[in-house]
Amino acid sequence: MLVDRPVLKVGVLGAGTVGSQVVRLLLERAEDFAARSGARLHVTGVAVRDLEAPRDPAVPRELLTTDSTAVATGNDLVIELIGGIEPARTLILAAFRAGASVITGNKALIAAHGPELYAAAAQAQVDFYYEAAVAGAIPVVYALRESMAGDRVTSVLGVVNGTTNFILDEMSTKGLSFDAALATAQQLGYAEADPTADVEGLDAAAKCAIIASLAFHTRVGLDDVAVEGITDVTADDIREAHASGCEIKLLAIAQRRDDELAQGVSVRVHPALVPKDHPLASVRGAFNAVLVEAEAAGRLMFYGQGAGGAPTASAVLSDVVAAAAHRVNGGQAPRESSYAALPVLGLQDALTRYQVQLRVVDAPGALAAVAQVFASNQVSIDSVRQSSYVGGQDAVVTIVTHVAPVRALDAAVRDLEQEERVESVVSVRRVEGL
Ligand SMILES: NC(=O)C1=CN([C@@H]2O[C@H](COP(=O)(O)OP(=O)(O)OC[C@H]3O[C@@H](n4cnc5c(N)ncnc54)[C@H](O)[C@@H]3O)[C@@H](O)[C@H]2O)C=CC1
Ligand SMILES: N[C@@H](CC=O)C(=O)O
Ligand code: NA
Repeated sequence: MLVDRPVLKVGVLGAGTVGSQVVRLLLERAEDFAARSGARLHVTGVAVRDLEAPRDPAVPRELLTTDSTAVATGNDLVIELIGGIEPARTLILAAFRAGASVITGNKALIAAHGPELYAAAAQAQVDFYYEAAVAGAIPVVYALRESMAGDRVTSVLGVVNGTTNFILDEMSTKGLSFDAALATAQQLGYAEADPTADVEGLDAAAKCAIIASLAFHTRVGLDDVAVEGITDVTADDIREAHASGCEIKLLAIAQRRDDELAQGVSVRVHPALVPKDHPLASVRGAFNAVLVEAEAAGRLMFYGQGAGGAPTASAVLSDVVAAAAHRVNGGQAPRESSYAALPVLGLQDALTRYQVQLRVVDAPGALAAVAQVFASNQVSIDSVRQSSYVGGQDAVVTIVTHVAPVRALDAAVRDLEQEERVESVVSVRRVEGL
């Protein structure tokens, strides 16, 4: 027993999927945490809404309390795992004022109120850590904030929502319905309390805002992210994607543009086609993966469990050990770094590729006319495939472009709709990772 170590009081707010695993591990691995942090971590209370609600038996009944304010203000370290904006925000601010360091997994709160929380932590001279907020167990916050501090990040591309990746994977590999796959994701503890945050892309958007803020040293909030979720993705879309040699993934994309046409950062979340041989295409189930490109390092890839109680608790506890060690040895968590203050660009300035399916008149000159439309909009073509004859005089042609601004790609699609040898624009899909 490491009885000579100082004692730090730890309070936990919320004992749901993640909170219960954090408490379990804090109690089961007390000796390890004392050795690693230099302090014995004494869990004084676990705030819950309902004392009688069913929960993991590893959370001792005698630790439970409904007095969340007392837990927030009566401890050295406060772990917030309630989720949502209020009362989480008020409780965290109260914890800072009471001199506690705070660890949270609450991406929704950070994306909405990050600067306020950073300022409050700085004023109180305490730590504010949130590794669990982005990509669960994967140490991506640490990587962007600390490992990449010596480099210039140019883009981050990731699968950062376990629930939607699980749903798309179940639809793709088992032919499960959207609703059945979502219900399983909820049972497995991947989904948010309100799963519309997952399926409508808002959870990934919050993570994308945090990623961009860290990567580009710029304040990026939830409202800066262009978001589209997966509720419109159908079994037919997935079949079409397979026919093109792709999977559909919900991607979070943070790019830095520094060219003659645009300077700033663009942030977006949407489903996209990803070629099957790209590393992100093979991210299965609730796993997440994050690809970081930086000027000196080149490409880095992070992969692991992005959701679920124990994997997320692992990220929370890494922060707990760091915050506890600071209490014992001195030192502080990195503060907000927003010195670059880059402009946040709109979706029109994002760079992507389109796969466009056209029904065209099957006659000499039709393809040349289509190519001319792309050329006149400064969009270069990567590949053209005549995918099927649809009878009579028409053919379906599938065109994949090179990277271009959304503005130029959309203008090309509008012009194609007016081109007389194009009968119709059948589909327009975004492609990433070519
Ligand atoms: N479940 C996951 O895989 C991951 C979750 N997170 C984040 O971790 C946080 C917690 O998530 P989960 O554990 O999944 O949620 P959960 O819904 O399972 O647990 C939250 C618990 O907090 C309780 N609660 C709500 N208001 C309260 C209050 N005022 N006082 C005391 N307790 C209160 C609820 O009754 C519930 O038991 C959220 O911010 C979530 O976004 C982050 C990464 C992964
Ligand atoms: N609901 C989230 C949980 C982790 O952040 C997800 O599905 O990824
Ligand atoms: Na993480």
